[in-house]
Amino acid sequence: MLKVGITGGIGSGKTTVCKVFETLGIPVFYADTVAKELMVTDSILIAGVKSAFGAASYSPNGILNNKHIANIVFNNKTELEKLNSLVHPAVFRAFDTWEKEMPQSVPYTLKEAALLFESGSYKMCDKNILVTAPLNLKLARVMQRDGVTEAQVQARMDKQFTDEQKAKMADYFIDNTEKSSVILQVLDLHQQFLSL
Ligand SMILES: CC(C)(COP(=O)(O)OP(=O)(O)OC[C@H]1O[C@@H](n2cnc3c(N)ncnc32)[C@H](O)[C@@H]1O)[C@@H](O)C(=O)NCCC(=O)NCCS
Ligand SMILES: Nc1ncnc2c1ncn2[C@@H]1O[C@H](COP(=O)(O)OP(=O)(O)OP(=O)(O)O)[C@@H](O)[C@H]1O
Repeated sequence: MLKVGITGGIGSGKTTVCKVFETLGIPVFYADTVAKELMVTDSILIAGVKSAFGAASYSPNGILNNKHIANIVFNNKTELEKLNSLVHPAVFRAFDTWEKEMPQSVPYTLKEAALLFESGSYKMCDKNILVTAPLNLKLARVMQRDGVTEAQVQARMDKQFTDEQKAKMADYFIDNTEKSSVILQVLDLHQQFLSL
């Protein structure tokens, strides 16, 4: 079955775009959501995170201390690589299992991941889409959505490939400046994937 990867910088709107594909009946694997679930359910991962970032990484009842980990990893490249090397293999395994369970009637699947290119997981997809939006719009969207400062969003952007780097690895592009034009772009790609 055709596997399509979809990514975009923080605030580009990749999740929003995926919701449009879902309305067309396309199953979407949300890698970032699965990663978050695994962070609190996968015992090997939990042990690795505690050992790398300290017992303060979880509350006594097992809730992830996002702020603690974000403070460490988004301010230190080595620490971020450590986190990624713990999380990514677990997410790859979860995607494989999910994909294998898809019924034959599904025409193609989407894998949405913030770090599709950075993690190398785009190589496991047949085609890859990059969602783009102007920088100022991305900053404003995330500041509004998460109630964070511009500097905090910028710190995460700096840890991701630039759109220019990602564009070299992408097969298709969706410009998510306006919602109305996104729907038409998704319909167009959907038709193309059905005929591949
Ligand atoms: C580091 C953590 C605790 C920060 O939590 P927080 O609630 O502050 O952020 P959240 O998870 O909502 O992420 C928001 C956005 O930040 C960016 N981001 C998150 N993790 C990363 C990363 N490892 N590298 C670069 N950017 C990242 C993405 O654009 C993401 O969509 C959290 O992201 C986490 O548990 N990360 C491990 C799983 C993971 O790597 N997920 C992302 C890639 S699969
Ligand atoms: N075309 C659009 N018009 C208006 N608002 C939008 C549009 N696209 C996305 N948004 C809003 O911008 C915010 C970021 O979008 P979304 O969560 O889809 O981005 P993302 O790329 O998945 O971000 P992240 O990397 O942080 O997970 C959301 O609050 C969303 O509702």
